[in-house]
Amino acid sequence: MSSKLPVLEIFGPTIQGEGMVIGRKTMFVRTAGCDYSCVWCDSAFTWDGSAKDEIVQMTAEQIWQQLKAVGKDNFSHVTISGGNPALLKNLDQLIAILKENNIAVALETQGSVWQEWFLEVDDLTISPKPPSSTMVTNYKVLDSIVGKLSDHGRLNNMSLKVVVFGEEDLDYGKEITKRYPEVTFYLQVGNNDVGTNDDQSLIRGLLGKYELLINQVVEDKDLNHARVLPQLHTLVWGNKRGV
Ligand SMILES: C[S@@+](CC[C@H](N)C(=O)[O-])C[C@H]1O[C@@H](n2cnc3c(N)ncnc32)[C@H](O)[C@@H]1O
Ligand SMILES: Nc1nc2[nH]cc(C(=O)O)c2c(=O)[nH]1
Ligand code: SF4
Ligand SMILES: [Mg+2]
Repeated sequence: MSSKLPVLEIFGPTIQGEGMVIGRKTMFVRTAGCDYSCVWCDSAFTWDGSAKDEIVQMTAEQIWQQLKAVGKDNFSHVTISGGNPALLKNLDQLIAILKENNIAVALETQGSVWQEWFLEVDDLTISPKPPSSTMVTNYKVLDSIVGKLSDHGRLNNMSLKVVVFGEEDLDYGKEITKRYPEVTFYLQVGNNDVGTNDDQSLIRGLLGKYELLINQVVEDKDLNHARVLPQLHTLVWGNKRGV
């Protein structure tokens, strides 16, 4: 039986702009719906109702056909993001089709829900949310997700990524990396102007924040193994959707 998935965007190829596979050529599949509502979410259209008319219910096979129609032969990697794609139990069907076709699979989620198919994802980014988001981390769930991935020898296929908007978020990041020291850890510059069209001033501001975050990290012994990154796609294309 092929069940359907709520899809908002299929785009690419572009480059992965964030985290553990930054720079890799990839296609994106963006699913609709999230169990969080982060105040600074740069993809709020996936859950706030503003794009509800754009949601298309698609089978895994239809998504694969659309990926090929849009990306032609020019990709070997697909990133699934949202919204929270971990809400979708039946995503295993899409992951299976991608694997059958020798496509590497990445997935972005916040670590609030476990799915067995996490074990099939080549590049799994878990991005627990810091205080500035106004969301509260359920450590019981997060511990169990990291524990299961560890038990199955999947630590090399995962990373933790914390977005930083200020000191409190950086402290939260330290808490996260201290709790899961065996997991590769990324800090990412927060974009606090997700609505602007003024790319030049946005990019200037974000580069300034990147430098500030680097300076904070280099002076902090609790972050000696942290990797500090901007959102590369935002530096290239600003807040444009579908890139
Ligand atoms: C839109 S989310 C979708 C996946 C999942 N819901 C999550 O949050 O991990 C994709 C990535 O964008 C990050 N993100 C969202 N809004 C952001 C912002 N304003 N600045 C920087 N990163 C942001 C999230 O933390 C996450 O790592
Ligand atoms: N180029 C590019 N890289 C990304 N990395 C994570 C993204 C996301 O929205 O999940 C994203 C995105 O939307 N575009
Ligand atoms: S968890 Fe991800 S998609 Fe959901 S509101 Fe937060 S940043 Fe946005
Ligand atoms: Mg994004």
